[in-house]
Amino acid sequence: MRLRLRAERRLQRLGRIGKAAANQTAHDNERLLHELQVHQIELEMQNEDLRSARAQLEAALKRYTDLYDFSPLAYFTLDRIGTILQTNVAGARLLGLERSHLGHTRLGAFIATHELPGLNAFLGQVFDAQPVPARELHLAGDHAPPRIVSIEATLAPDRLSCNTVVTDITTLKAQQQQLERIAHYDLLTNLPNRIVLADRLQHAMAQCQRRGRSLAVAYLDLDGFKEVNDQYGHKIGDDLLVILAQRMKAALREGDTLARIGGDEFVAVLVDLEHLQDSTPMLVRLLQSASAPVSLSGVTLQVSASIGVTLYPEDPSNADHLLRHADQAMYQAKQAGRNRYRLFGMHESA
Ligand SMILES: Nc1nc2c(ncn2[C@@H]2O[C@H](COP(=O)(O)OP(=O)(O)OP(=O)(O)O)[C@@H](O)[C@H]2O)c(=O)[nH]1
Repeated sequence: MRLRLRAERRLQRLGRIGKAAANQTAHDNERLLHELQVHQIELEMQNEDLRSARAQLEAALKRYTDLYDFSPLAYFTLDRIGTILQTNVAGARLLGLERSHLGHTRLGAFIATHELPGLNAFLGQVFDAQPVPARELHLAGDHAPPRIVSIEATLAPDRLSCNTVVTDITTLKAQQQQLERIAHYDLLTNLPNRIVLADRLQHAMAQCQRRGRSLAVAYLDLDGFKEVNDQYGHKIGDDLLVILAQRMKAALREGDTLARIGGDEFVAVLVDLEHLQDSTPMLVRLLQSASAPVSLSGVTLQVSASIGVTLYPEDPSNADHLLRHADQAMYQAKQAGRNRYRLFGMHESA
């Protein structure tokens, strides 16, 4: 009805209605003509409205298409078996191909082989309309460098395809690993830090109980290290720490742990010992590797180490107390003249 009123108004404006309205007694044909004119204008206006609605729709579609292609996230429309029905620019770029070359390729062709069952299971859940958490996948196509991605998907209303967002998390993963490393490893020597030591020690103690074996906690502090810093500078001191750390680690067996817990302080956990004497070769090798001369920047440096040792479960303490007892024994080794080891609660030394 509103359209009719608008059409009549427009006809009035065109001046055609004036004549029809003025002649109240005009012939039916004239009224019919008038009706026809109004209908024609109605139609024209409907067409205009349609054209305008269509233009708005096209503009909206263009906006969404632009956003779709502008997005840094990769979008894929997939069918149940992972065929790529549609993707945006970022999606094609992620796979290292032009969009026109992707026609009906399967996403699985770009996934590490061992993860294909995982991708299929993921799609199965999506198409069964089950809630599916984001899944991590490794991209390993021939056309792009390997990436780690996170994939999320929702089933399209027609249930024949799913809309998938694939986020490249390679950099994030590398940063996480780096943070993980910083949190658990000493940056200078690459040895485990105090946190990892505590974890490994707990684990090793539990294993001792299960296997009826012993372990040794060896607390090691370098002798005369400050003098190296004072005489040759901090950088040379750093280099010496790195070399000694490598040597001392090499003096242990696989399965033993060497951690750096402070400036020139280290702790070794020697596992799977049947007798106290089983730890002797490793302790002697630790002393030897700490005291062997090191050539650095044209100078020969030599320090040594004092080690305090306690044995678990012979020393039936918790992890903290084992470390404290080994530290006390190390202090006794220093007092006794350095470059030696001392057992906690005993007077044996090498
Ligand atoms: N180059 C370097 N030096 C460090 C680092 N961390 C701590 N230090 C230094 O290491 C030294 C450790 O002190 P001490 O253990 O008392 O030195 P020391 O000469 O070995 O003394 P004793 O143990 O009594 O023989 C200090 O001079 C610290 O400044 C590091 O990361 N790099």
